[in-house]
Amino acid sequence: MFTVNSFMESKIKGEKITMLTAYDYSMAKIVDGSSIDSILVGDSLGMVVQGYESTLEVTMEDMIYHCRAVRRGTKNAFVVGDLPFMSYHISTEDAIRNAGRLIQEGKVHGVKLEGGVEIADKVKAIINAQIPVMGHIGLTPQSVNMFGGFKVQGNEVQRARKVIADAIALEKAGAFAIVLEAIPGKLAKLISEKIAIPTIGIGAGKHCDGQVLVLNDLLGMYSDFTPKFAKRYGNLSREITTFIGQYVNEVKQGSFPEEKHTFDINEDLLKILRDE
Ligand SMILES: Nc1nc(=O)c2c([nH]1)NC[C@@H]1CN(c3ccc(C(=O)N[C@@H](CCC(=O)O)C(=O)O)cc3)CN21
Ligand SMILES: CC(C)C(=O)C(=O)O
Ligand SMILES: [Mg+2]
Repeated sequence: MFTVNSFMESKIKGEKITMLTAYDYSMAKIVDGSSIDSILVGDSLGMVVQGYESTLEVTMEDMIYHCRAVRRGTKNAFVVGDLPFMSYHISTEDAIRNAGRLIQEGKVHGVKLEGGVEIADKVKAIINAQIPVMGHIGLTPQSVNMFGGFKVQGNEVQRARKVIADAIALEKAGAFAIVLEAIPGKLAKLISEKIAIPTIGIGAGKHCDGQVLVLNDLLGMYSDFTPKFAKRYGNLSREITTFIGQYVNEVKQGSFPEEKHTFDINEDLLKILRDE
């Protein structure tokens, strides 16, 4: 079992932390069975599962639904659930209540919030409620309208200083790890050396203490856009299309289903039915 303590232990040992998203039971079971350290039920499900253009529409109810499904398929991985847009922005009370809902109803082991300096108080309050918090800074997708798109962060000196200040604020607040998304690799290296808690990179280079990726991107099962950092290890969309094509052909030709896919009936019973 990978626990909240394993994050820091991995950093100390110099062992890279592996994390992938999953949004449902079947995929979570495969990911969990593949010796992944941690599973993220990301609000990226708004784009990948629900088909929205951003993560902003995702609700607490959506997150709870997917977190519960993922947890049923997980035995070993540490499961983190994203707090969705507007679930922690209004007040600290809201932040604690919604983090608590993800734990209690979504059954996850920890929660992730986007932001640094400006949400450090909320992070502290959630941790005081005994809920482990993962930070997320750099390209925070819930800020897409402020950034003017999904843009790499930290290329100007003020932005880079802000990302460093955010990392330090989250470490001070007690976060157990921080996702660094879409920042220059050398900035991520600097931050990873500066703070004691592990950094989990996505589009932040190889010097982070761990890596996270959207599962559908890795599998080649999402094609609306492909961020530069999303390595495709295969093309599952193409394979699925091939399988479905075979199914369609076989049904049309009558070669599926075969005898072995069909249930038998007792011959005496059949005779009775025929004679009626
Ligand atoms: N499938 C999927 N993968 C992700 O990594 C992901 C999501 N969805 N949804 C939530 C956010 C959105 N993310 C994104 C989306 C687009 C880019 C992108 O197109 N980036 C450009 C650079 C743009 C610029 O800096 O101007 C790139 O080429 O990578 C990056 C991250 C990352 N997250
Ligand atoms: C991209 C990762 C870090 C995320 O927040 C998500 O999948 O929602
Ligand atoms: Mg997210």
